[in-house]
Amino acid sequence: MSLTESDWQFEQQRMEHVNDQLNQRMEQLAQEVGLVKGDIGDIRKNFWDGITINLGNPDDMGETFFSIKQQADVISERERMHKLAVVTLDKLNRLLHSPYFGRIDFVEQGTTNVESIYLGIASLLDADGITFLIYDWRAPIASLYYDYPPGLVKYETPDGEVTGEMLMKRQYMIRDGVIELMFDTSVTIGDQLLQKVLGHSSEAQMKSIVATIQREQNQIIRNDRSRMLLVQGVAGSGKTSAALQRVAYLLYKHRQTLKADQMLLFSPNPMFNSYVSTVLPELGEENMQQTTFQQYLEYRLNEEYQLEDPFEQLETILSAEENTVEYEARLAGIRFKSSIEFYKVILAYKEVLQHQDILFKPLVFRGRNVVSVKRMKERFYSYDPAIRLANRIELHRDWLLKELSVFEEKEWREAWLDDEVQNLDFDDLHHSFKKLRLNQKGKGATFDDYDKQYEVLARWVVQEKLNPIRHRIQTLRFVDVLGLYRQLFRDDNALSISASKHIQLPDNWHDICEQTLLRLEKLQLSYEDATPFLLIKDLVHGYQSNHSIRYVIIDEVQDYSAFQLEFIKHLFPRSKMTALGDLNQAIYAHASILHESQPVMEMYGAAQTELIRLVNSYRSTRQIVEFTRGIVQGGDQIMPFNRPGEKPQIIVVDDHEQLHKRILIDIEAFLARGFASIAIICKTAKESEAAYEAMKEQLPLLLITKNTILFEKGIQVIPAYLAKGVEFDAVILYNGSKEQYRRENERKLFYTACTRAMHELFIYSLGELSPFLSALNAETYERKEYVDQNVSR
Ligand SMILES: Nc1ncnc2c1ncn2[C@@H]1O[C@H](COP(=O)(O)OP(=O)(O)OP(=O)(O)O)[C@@H](O)[C@H]1O
Repeated sequence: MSLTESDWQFEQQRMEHVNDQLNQRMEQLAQEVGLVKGDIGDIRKNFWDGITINLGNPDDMGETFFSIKQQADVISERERMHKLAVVTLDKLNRLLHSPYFGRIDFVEQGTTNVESIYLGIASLLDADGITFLIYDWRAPIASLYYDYPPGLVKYETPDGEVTGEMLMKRQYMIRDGVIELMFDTSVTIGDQLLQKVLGHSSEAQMKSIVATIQREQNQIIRNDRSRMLLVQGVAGSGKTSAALQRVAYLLYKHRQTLKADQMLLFSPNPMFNSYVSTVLPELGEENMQQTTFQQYLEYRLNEEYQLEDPFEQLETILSAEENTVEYEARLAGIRFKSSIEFYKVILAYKEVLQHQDILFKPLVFRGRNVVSVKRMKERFYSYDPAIRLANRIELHRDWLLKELSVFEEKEWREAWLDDEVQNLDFDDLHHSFKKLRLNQKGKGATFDDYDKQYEVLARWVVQEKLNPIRHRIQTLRFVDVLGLYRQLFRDDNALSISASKHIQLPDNWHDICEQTLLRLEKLQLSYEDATPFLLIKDLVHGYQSNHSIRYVIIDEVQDYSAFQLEFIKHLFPRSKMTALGDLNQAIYAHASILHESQPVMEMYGAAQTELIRLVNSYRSTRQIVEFTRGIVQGGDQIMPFNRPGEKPQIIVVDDHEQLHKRILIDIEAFLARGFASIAIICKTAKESEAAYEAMKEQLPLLLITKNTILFEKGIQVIPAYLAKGVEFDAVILYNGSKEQYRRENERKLFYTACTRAMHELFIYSLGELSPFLSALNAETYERKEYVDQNVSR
């Protein structure tokens, strides 16, 4: 329905009223902020003026303390008010720019009153303090906007369901207080606005999608029932966007009890954090905590072991020689160690350790045992077997500390101490004396008496020398966790455990064991070994659970193993999970948890799990989606959003010289079209580096490595696996040749790379095309020949 002149007039007038209100409110608040700030300064300056210090007797002291506390409370209350006012001011400022994006006219069933609900990123009341000029998009009633076209509708509130009729739905695009675009729509969210939003050149960072959230995305955002919400969505379907909006929604819904630091996002790489960092602040919320699983592993393990990261693992597999015993063992090892079956093997192994085979590290001092490993073992298995392993280790720790004290006492009389005491320097003497005074509370002991002095110094020396061992005991490092993990791959241990649990080990288990032991010998922890190793550590030491996190969001969940997910579940026992992934982008060598058997669905059981599928792809033009969906199995299920563009181009070149020449020309053209983010996507880090080196003189390139933490606009040279989750105006696939992409396990990596393109996709091939390309429907791309052209730079 087209809008009339009077509609425009009405809306423009209302807009002006809202603007006036916003300006007034901001002026008022700005004054208040200034006043409160001044107040705080004054109170701080005159803090002591109103306080009489009187410490004469307990009553006076109490009164003094009370008046100091009162003053301090006044300051902290003012500071809280100041902070709140600054946050509100910031919100109003954002509203001033674009106060609302939608309106629905709604009549609740059983009434005749038509309410016009305007939706924006925050709510705003009129001067009367009652009438809502703008509703927050997260308010229960706002759900109608995303879920229904005009007609009969309903929405959930904390007090139950409300039904009624939506008479009208209007969308706006407002910039700096001016309505640029406005139309009524008869669908959920009109394509017109989406077209406009998606057609823009990308801003380096991700944007909020609040004005155009799609119905199925709204289901993800507002779902607060299930313990596990699993979202399976195709590339570019808005999984990450929906996840971030969901964080904002939950922070609003539970604003009395939930803080941003109680939510944790596991992201695919460190750069991703920077890519998404602007969305929540754009919505007026603080960012949740963010980490990568690798960062967590490093935090727990890096000090002692050489830890492989997932990218190294992937590069090793991608560049390994196929069909060798080593390659097959590595692949089979990765698959098995990533499975729930292996998790079960380790749990069963823990049962074994309850009765036998625990390993301790010797506690040796000057070549002598503080406690022999044999005694440690005997003692350990003398505890009540009903006590949990981790609790028994704690008992053991306490016992060892006592044994250490006995050992220490004997050590005071040892001859080696003479030399040590004679050689003490001034600092040592000073320390030991201070300690003595402290221990004896300053009474009695002096250094006047030689024997006394020797005894004190000797005790001090022994204590200092034994401190590292004491520390090892306190931190439970007397348990040989690495040995325990190694033991699992030795002497058919896993074989007997798995047989008892009816778990099938891989056929080449022997090769896997050999390979694993070899690496562990060198203190190398492969990516696939890191989490199992950590599980054993936690079973022995007790889980390092985090009880404060309430929501965990795992993006790119297809890249996690079932083992890792089970481990994460234990890490956050009080948390609800949101897992978002795309089976077609599962690039790692372990079997994907999103496969038919669906380990992720089984984690919390069917009753506590909900699955939402997203099949519409918004990122890329229709032409790019029609092309990329041919690369993967079942791609015909992927629905492009109807945003037109050029077909992807495939260009075969003879050599690197031709390749680089053409890339320079393409990039010039992209820049001329105003594209702000362009990616040259390579297969590996090595290829990225070579491409960067070859072209860096001619172009201002950014080389992205696994250590890059900042996502910036510009021309990025990036390995495909680091481009996960992010997007670019234009993508140049550096070399899509048969030489580079031919193995089946490279298909998804190739697909992931191609689906990063929003507006343009160019694929180069040095020689013969990858079979993933040659098998595609030729209608979906333009095959271009190489033509020598001059580069203008
Ligand atoms: N409802 C929407 N309104 C506007 N833009 C949207 C909407 N949904 C998704 N988009 C846009 O589509 C692009 C892809 O979204 P996003 O990165 O969240 O998808 P994804 O499913 O996580 O992708 P991938 O799995 O390929 O990394 C982004 O530019 C996002 O802003």
